[in-house]
Amino acid sequence: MYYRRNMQVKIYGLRGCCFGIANMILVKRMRETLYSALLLQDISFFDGETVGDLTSRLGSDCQQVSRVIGNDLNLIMRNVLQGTGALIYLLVLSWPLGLCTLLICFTLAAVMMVYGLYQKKAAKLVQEFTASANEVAQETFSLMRTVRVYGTEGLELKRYNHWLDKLADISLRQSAAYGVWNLSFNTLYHSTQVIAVLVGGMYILAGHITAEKLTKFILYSEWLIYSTWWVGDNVSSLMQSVGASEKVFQLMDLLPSDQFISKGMMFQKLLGHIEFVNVSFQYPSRATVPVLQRINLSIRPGEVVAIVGLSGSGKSTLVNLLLRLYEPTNGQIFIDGIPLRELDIKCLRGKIGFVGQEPKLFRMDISSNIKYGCLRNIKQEEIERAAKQAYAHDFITLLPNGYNTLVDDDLLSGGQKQRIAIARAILRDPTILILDEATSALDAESEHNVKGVLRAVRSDSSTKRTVIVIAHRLSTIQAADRIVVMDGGKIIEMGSHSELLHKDGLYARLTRKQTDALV
Ligand SMILES: Nc1ncnc2c1ncn2[C@@H]1O[C@H](COP(=O)(O)OP(=O)(O)OP(=O)(O)O)[C@@H](O)[C@H]1O
Repeated sequence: MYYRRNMQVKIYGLRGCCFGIANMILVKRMRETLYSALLLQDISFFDGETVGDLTSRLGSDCQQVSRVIGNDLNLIMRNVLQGTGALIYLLVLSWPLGLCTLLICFTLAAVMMVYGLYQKKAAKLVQEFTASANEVAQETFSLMRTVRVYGTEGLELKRYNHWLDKLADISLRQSAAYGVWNLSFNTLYHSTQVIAVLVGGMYILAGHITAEKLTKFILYSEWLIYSTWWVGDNVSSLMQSVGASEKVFQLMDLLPSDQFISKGMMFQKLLGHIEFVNVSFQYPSRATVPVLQRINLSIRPGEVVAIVGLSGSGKSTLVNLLLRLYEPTNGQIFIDGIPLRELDIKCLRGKIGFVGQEPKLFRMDISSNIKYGCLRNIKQEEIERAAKQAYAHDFITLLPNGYNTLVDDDLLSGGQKQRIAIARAILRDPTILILDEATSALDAESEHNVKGVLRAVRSDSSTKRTVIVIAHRLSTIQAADRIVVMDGGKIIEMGSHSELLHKDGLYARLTRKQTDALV
């Protein structure tokens, strides 16, 4: 007896261990698959999703799904087997009594199905509300400085509480449903016993079964009902996992962006000839608002082109299309005469250096931040040379650990981050360099940084680069060969600084405004 129980404990332990391992492998695989599916989505996908929501899917949702095999599935299997065994024995003992018990079990199963479906729906809501609460928390923490300065801690707490209240409400409903489910079980369980005693008693009096058989019957019917209850309980938590997993599986099933599927044309060398032919565009999230309209622009290899215009005129969008972050709605972009869509995107991006308006840094040391995304082997001297060209070397050497200083987005000033981003772009030795000058308060420093890079490009005749600079300070672009003026998604003027001043259009007006502001 002792030996059997000991064996049983060991087998339970082994089963628990195996399911634990399977569980761990499942969660790991799910997270890997989901993360890689998300990484390969179009940029427009991220316009419609929030960071908090996606991290919630990767975190708690994947964990929830793993309960399917770690807990529920093995218990369901065990209880189904136990219940089937008990049912066969009951039918053998007395088939009319067995059928009565089976009928009660079916009723229990029906209630269980309704309860399971409710749990599935509730679980989906719980996931959504949890994701929304996460989103609020993540937004608040990342904008903590703004929250502090504007004293909106109470407001943020209210926003967070709104989702917590919704979560509490749904949990309350789940508890009530659990109560109803338990009540149904108890009623049906006791009905079985009453039926067994009443009908069984009559059968004994009629001499169809013995008292011993009836006792066995009551014990086994209890076993069957309890197995049904356990199956029901586990199915309902399985349904919760299924509810939670729906969005996870939907995201996992997303096909990667076309850019990663189609094999584009590889090339060794790029001249840097860029051509926009009749390009129109609207963002998928605002499909009715045209952002670019019939853009025609040809940029020669080695030319420095500045794009200017009022805020919202579509300058950054033009660059987004060139970087193939979005596809034009109409028209085509050609690089060296080849349609952008036909070029291998990785190969192309390897030849483009891009510095955004407000560059973000990764939580790694400065050297790693500068060589980020560079596929070739980079020597420390190359990193330092790029940093010198970007006017970043001096402030980096003043940091506690120089190039090995661990930085993140908060440690450096906006201008310093921009200089590191410029060094990162220069290190790639790009054929096409795109600089989006900052619009914010770091204008003066940003202007100085961008001007420095333009000067370097001009003086370095060995490396021919096509440069596109989006400039807000018009003094930045005096080094440009050509100035393109945009307004309302269209190119309205084009020419050199003096030609445009002579034309007395938008450019001349903007220049006058900026000069007046300086006086
Ligand atoms: N991801 C996006 N989804 C939807 N609309 C967008 C998106 N990005 C920009 N827009 C809209 O497209 C228009 C052009 O924006 P864009 O950023 O290209 O202007 P810009 O000229 O670069 O402005 P700024 O000088 O302020 O940087 C704006 O009306 C903007 O609201």
